[in-house]
Amino acid sequence: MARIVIAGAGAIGCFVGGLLAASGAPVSLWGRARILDPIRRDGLRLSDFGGLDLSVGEEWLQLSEDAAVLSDAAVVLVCVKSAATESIAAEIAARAPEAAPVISLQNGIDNADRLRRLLPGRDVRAGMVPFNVVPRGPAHWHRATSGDIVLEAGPGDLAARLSVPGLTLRGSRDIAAVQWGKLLLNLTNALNALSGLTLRDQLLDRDWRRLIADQMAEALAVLRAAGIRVAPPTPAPARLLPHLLRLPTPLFTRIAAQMLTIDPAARTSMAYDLEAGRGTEIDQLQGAIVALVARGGPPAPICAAVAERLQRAVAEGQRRPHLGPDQIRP
Ligand SMILES: NC(=O)C1=CN([C@@H]2O[C@H](COP(=O)(O)OP(=O)(O)OC[C@H]3O[C@@H](n4cnc5c(N)ncnc54)[C@H](OP(=O)(O)O)[C@@H]3O)[C@@H](O)[C@H]2O)C=CC1
Ligand SMILES: CC(C)(CO)C(=O)C(=O)O
Repeated sequence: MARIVIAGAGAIGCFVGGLLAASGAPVSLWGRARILDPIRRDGLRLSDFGGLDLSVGEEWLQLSEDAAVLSDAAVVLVCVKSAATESIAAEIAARAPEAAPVISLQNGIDNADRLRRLLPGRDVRAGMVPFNVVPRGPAHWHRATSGDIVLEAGPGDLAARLSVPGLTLRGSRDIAAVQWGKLLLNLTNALNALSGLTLRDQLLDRDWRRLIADQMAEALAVLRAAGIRVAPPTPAPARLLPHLLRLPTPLFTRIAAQMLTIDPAARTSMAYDLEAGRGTEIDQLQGAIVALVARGGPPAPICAAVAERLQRAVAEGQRRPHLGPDQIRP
């Protein structure tokens, strides 16, 4: 039977795939045994900070460590970290039906283009996942913030077909602006990883917010100079975000309440990668801004310093560095 295949069952893949399966869609989770075995044993549990608590029994999911599951794909959702994009594309090229759309649910700007290059003639779309998903237990994934997934517009109504209770996708004709807007928020991922703090505690600290804001303002100047439009998944427009972040904490907590609608334990995906000793997506995030600077943009010393500090933490095996903002700011 034609299936939705999750290529890379981790935080995003298990959560999105689990919600699709819970709605009755045929879903295959293709991933590692360390992720799939606990699901085989306990079933998949999904929860969120809004009160969702759902068990998806193994009978609702096909679980496989084998890329052969791609041969039944009606749609492929690419949910691996950016470093694995090429190897996943090679498996899709070899095994998935040509008619199956391939959707990147990855952070960063260039994953869909990298997939497109290796999958010529296929319907490849960029997607943007605004929410954060964290592990709560071996087979338990928890959505810690909210928002709808945005999908690059194209033939057929893929966004509507993939929207199910608890998961809404909407189409966009300017996915590049949406992705750059998400990248603006994702610049915080490295600061969160280096701080060792939860996102909420970090956002409640004005010194951290000043560094987050200064880095964001720097990136916005680089993007403006490059003529790149930015549409972040926030109620406030991009140009106001640094100003909001710099407000004194009592005012910030009142005016930017939505930014704090976040599970108290949430940390960014890069914090989990650093802690687990996995590769990070720093080259796709701060690296994208630094690359624009190299092509003649205005300077971005904070983005460069954050990238350098994160790479040092990786090289030195510092998994939860607990740095303060002054130890990072250039
Ligand atoms: N987590 C989050 O809250 C958010 C993440 N994102 C983005 O979504 C994307 C996915 O992130 P996330 O879900 O956190 O990533 P995870 O690392 O949790 O999940 C990806 C999984 O895919 C596995 N994988 C990689 N290559 C293969 C392969 N060839 N065959 C089978 N499995 C494979 C990985 O295993 P291994 O580690 O062994 O390679 C890992 O278990 C990233 O681009 C991220 O930035 C976007 C919004 C929020
Ligand atoms: C936390 C969030 C949603 C934004 O920085 C994210 O994209 C991640 O954890 O990678």
